Amino acid sequence: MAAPTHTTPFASRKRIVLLGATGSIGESALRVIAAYPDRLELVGIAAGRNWQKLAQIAQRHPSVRHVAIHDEAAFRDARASAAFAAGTTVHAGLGGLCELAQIAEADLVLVAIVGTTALEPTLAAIAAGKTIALASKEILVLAGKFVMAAARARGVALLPVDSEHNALFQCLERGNPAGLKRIFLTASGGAFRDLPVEALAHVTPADALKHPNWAMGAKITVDSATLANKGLELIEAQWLFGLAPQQCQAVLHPQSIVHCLVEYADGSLLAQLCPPSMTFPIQHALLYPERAPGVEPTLDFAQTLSLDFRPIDLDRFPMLRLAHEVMRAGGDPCGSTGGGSTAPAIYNAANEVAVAAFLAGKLPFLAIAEVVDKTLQRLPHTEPRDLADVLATDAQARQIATDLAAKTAK
Ligand SMILES: NC(=O)C1=CN([C@@H]2O[C@H](COP(=O)(O)OP(=O)(O)OC[C@H]3O[C@@H](n4cnc5c(N)ncnc54)[C@H](OP(=O)(O)O)[C@@H]3O)[C@@H](O)[C@H]2O)C=CC1
Ligand SMILES: CC(=O)[C@@H](O)[C@H](O)COP(=O)(O)O
Ligand SMILES: [Mn+2]
Repeated sequence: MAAPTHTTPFASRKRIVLLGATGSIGESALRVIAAYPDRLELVGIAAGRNWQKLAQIAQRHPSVRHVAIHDEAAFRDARASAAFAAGTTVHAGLGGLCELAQIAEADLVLVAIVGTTALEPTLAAIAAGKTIALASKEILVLAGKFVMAAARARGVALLPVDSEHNALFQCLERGNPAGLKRIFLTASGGAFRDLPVEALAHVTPADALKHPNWAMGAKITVDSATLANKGLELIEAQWLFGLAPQQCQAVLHPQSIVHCLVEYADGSLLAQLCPPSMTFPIQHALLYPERAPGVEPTLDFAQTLSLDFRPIDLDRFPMLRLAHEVMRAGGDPCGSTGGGSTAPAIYNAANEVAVAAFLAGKLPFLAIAEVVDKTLQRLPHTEPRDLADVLATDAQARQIATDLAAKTAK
C-alpha cells in the first residue's frame, strides 16, 4: 500500500540531514519525510558503506544534494559508479560526516548511526547551530556531559528520538520539574524475557535477533535481549533530563505500548502510549513543536488492550544491574554531588565489543555481561575533565574488552 502523504500547509519546510539513512531508524525517518513533502525536505544523507542504498534514497529524494560515506573504499566505489546525480557532493570519511552535519542548507540533523561514530559529527552540527534529533543513545553514554554542555552553550535544541526519551519529553513538556519524583523507562524484556535462565547459556545470535515487538538493527536488538539497551537508556535519560541516578528506573512491560512513566511528588503518574513503531517518535521530533496525523494506524480501543507491568529480575539481566552501578559511580552529574564518571564510557565501549563478538559467533551470550563487568573492574572510574578523557577511556576499554572476549571465545 502506498504511504499516505499529507499536504496540510505548514509555516515553513524543515531541511533535514539524515545520518544513518540506510538503517532501521533511517527507513522509518524516510517514511515520515515522504509523508510530509510540504513540511520536511531531505537535503543530506549518510551511511557507513552501503552507497547503493544511499543512491536509491537520493534518486527518490532529488532534494538531496549532499551524501557522506564513512568507509573510504565504499566512497571510492560510489565515485567510480557515477550512481549520484551531477551536482551532488559526495563527502568521505569522518571528516565528510562532519562536513555534511554542517551544510548551510540544513536546519536539523537526525543522528541515527549505530554506536559512537557520530559523536564528532553531532558536535559539528551543534557548533553550526543545527537542531539535533538524536537516536544514537551511545553518544550520550560516552560523552553526555560534553554534548549537553555544547548544546546548552550554542542554544541548540536536542530533541530525543529514542522512543522512551521522546515519550519522556512529551510527558515532561508541561510538567513542573520541581515536582518530579522519578521516571520509569519501559523494557520489553527482549527475545529471552520468558526463557528459563538455564537456557541462556545456549542461545544463538539468530535467537537474540528475534525481538518480540520492534524491528531494529542488530546491535540494539541484542542490547534489548541483555537489557543493556535499558541500561544505556537510563544513562541517556539522566543527561537529557538532568536526573539523579535514583530518579531513573526501568520496569518490564511486555507490550511496548507504554513507553515511559513520569511520577510526580504527589503520586500522579503520566504515561505516553503509542504502537511500537519508531515512526511515531521520529515524526514527533521532526515536526516538533507541531503535530500532525501519523503514518501508521494508532491504538484501536475498539479492541481489548491489556497492559502488563512487572519488576525486572537483575540476576537474569546483569547488564541492567551494572548500568545502575555505573550511574551511581558518577554521583549526580547534573546536580551538585558529582561531575560524572568515565564508568558509562567503559560500559558502552565494552558492550559494543562484546556484542560484536557475540554477533560474529565468537562469544557466548552470557559472556557479554562478564566482559563488560571485568572491563569495568580493570579501569579506574574517574571524573572526566574533557572530551579527550572520555575518548581515551573509550579506546582503553575497547582494547581490554577485545582481549577479554578473545580469551573467552567459544
Ligand atoms: N532501530 C530502532 O528502532 C532504534 C534505534 N535507536 C538507536 O539508533 C541508532 C541506529 O539504530 P538502527 O537504525 O537500529 O541501526 P542499523 O544497524 O539498522 O543502522 C545503522 C546505520 O548506521 C550506519 N553506520 C554504521 N556504521 C557507520 C559508520 N562507521 N559510519 C557511518 N555510518 C555508519 C549504517 O550504515 P550502513 O548501512 O552503510 O552500514 C546504518 O545507516 C542506534 O544508536 C540505536 O541505538 C534508538 C531507538 C530505536
Ligand atoms: C524502539 C526503541 O526505542 C528501542 O530502544 C526499544 O526500547 C527497544 O526495546 P526494549 O529495549 O524495550 O526491548
Ligand atoms: Mn528505546
